[in-house]
Amino acid sequence: MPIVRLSAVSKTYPAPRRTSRPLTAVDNVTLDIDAGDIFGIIGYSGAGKSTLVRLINALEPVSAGTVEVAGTVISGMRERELRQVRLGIGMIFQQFNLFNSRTVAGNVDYPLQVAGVPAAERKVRVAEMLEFVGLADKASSYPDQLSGGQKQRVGIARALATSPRILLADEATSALDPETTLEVLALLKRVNEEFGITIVLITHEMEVIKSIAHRVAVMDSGRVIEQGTVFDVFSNPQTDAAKRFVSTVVKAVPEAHELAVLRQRHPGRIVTISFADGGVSQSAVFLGFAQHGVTFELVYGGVNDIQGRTFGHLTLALGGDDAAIDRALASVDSSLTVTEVA
Ligand SMILES: Nc1ncnc2c1ncn2[C@@H]1O[C@H](COP(=O)(O)OP(=O)(O)OP(=O)(O)O)[C@@H](O)[C@H]1O
Repeated sequence: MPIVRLSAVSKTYPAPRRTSRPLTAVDNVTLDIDAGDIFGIIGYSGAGKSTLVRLINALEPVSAGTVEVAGTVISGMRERELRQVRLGIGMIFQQFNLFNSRTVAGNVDYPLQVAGVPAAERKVRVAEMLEFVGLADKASSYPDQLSGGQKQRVGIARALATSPRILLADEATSALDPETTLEVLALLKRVNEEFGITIVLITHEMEVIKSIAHRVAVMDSGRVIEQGTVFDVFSNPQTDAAKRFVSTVVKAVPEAHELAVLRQRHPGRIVTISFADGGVSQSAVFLGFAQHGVTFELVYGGVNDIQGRTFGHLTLALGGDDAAIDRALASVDSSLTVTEVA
């Protein structure tokens, strides 16, 4: 059951000057986000990701289409009703957006105050949330006394204080170093698993999607050009943009310049064999090569683990006479993709 459903949603901003054209930041997007998922939205700068997020929490009205949250159509709702909807949606940001004049506890308390929660209840909830994010000892500190990772953990505690069902994370790890990024991603995973909160993860980093998302949508020029499970998109990307993103974290087929280097070292035939989870094993392929008297050396590629499922692209330099190599390649199970790369 989708907790967020976008049907043919578009957002067009008016032309900034009389001479220029209106800008369609989100273009006819149809997307279902299932309750309990970590749903990644990836795209280059300007692809429309942040605009899409602002449409999900109704910070901006859509130009066309409908947005449904938890079964209720929110596009077209009045401001008063929207305030209620927004209480069920938490948000964290790249620059954390904490109040510097408030303590850590004061920051987490803020949305509870706005929601009119009684003081005694708020105190318990703030302590609970700070405990959850591992910052109980920083309750009286101020944001500028914290590291980036700690600030984001405060952001997460604040976003979760009112027990939302959805957490929108807009480039939440983009300002953090790689190690802190992993810590914050691990915390988001706990948020999803322990509280069952649906997370919409906006990012331009495929590594972020790879580490915690279940499903992913690829955005380009305002449109969703590809979507699916993280395993499917990573192991078999369809569009050029998705292929480019995947290539940042998966070593697949060597690029032309890499191939030129390989060629110098290995003048013989070179093939890439792609393996998918649950299919034919590598050892079956290598045994077949040996039986045909073909030698092989692994020269490029690797095996990837995504959510406990593996796939890989192995590029091999083959040795032996041509006819034997032809026979060996013909013997490879037809479920595997074999590409002669040179
Ligand atoms: N309020 C606005 N008024 C006019 N144009 C806007 C507005 N907000 C966004 N845009 C334009 O819409 C397009 C999509 O922007 P958006 O911020 O959604 O992309 P993004 O994928 O989130 O990129 P980034 O990661 O750089 O924020 C851009 O061309 C941007 O200039």
